Amino acid sequence: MATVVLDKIRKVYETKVAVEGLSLRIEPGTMFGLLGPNGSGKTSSIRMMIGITVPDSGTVTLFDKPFERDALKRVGYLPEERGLYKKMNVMEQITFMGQLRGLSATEADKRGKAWAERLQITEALPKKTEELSKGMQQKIQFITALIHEPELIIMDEPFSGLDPVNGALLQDTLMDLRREGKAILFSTHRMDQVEKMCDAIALIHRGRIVLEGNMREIKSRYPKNRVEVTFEGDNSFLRNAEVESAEEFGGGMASVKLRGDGITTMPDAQPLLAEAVARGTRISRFEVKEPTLEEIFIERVGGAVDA
Ligand SMILES: Nc1ncnc2c1ncn2[C@@H]1O[C@H](COP(=O)(O)OP(=O)(O)OP(=O)(O)O)[C@@H](O)[C@H]1O
Repeated sequence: MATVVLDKIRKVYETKVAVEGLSLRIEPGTMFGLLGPNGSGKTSSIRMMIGITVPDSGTVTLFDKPFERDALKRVGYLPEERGLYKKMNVMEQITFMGQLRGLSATEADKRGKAWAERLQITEALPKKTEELSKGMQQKIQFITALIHEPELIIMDEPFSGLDPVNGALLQDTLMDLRREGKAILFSTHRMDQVEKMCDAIALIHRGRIVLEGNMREIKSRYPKNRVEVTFEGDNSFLRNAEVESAEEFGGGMASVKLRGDGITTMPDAQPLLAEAVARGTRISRFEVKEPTLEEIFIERVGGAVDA
């Protein structure tokens, strides 16, 4: 079973092609990262996925059936624009949203309180939304998106506006939901988060997917062309012929990019290590690494990174 299948969806706003021929597949128990620079078509794709807008062509399949409104009962959605009823008390709001999604008032109240405890915002429950910080409002909205225990969770930029502690709390919660078998898709500009959390990604640029698939498999396609080294003494080995560029940090640390595209020539870290040793440089760490997702992203979209 696939939770989501998008097949060649396209969206044009007047003359602007926002999404062009976009296809992807999300399985249950998967954390899927939708990446792309500003204006690349992430929100437009998400909106088509849940029927807010209709694709000009292509198909959306949810839970193995062509898109139908009824499927939305099984979907939890956190939109990019955060919005709660300002004057309403938080607990009432959570209960109201739970009831809209088919729960009894008692059940919605019970689940809302349990979620508030899990997200450490119990003290916010009696307050009005307008009295809360942005981060707290976001957590409340997160609860309203999850209260009906959706099988598919779609979050548009869920980490934006959260401090590191709350970001980590949200991250842990999403990882728990994934372990429970939910399919989760989130859009973001934060490569580090995607790298830590996602099983699969789609990188969108100008409305088209430029890279898609399993995270480990994507990374294995790229050569291990980075060396992180910690050393004492002579740094002239960093100018070895195998080195394309080297960046030195404090504490005798350096990050080295090796020559070799992995197709015609393979990067080789060995001559670098040999030269350091020959020059009497003391090496306490020498680690050959695969490129980061951020480097892959920059390579694919030509530096059009906005965050
Ligand atoms: N309702 C609309 N009318 C006209 N153009 C639109 C509309 N919505 C989006 N666009 C355009 O479509 C393109 C894709 O926008 P979209 O919001 O999907 O990008 P995004 O990847 O979510 O961007 P961001 O990271 O900035 O949120 C952009 O050029 C945007 O200006």
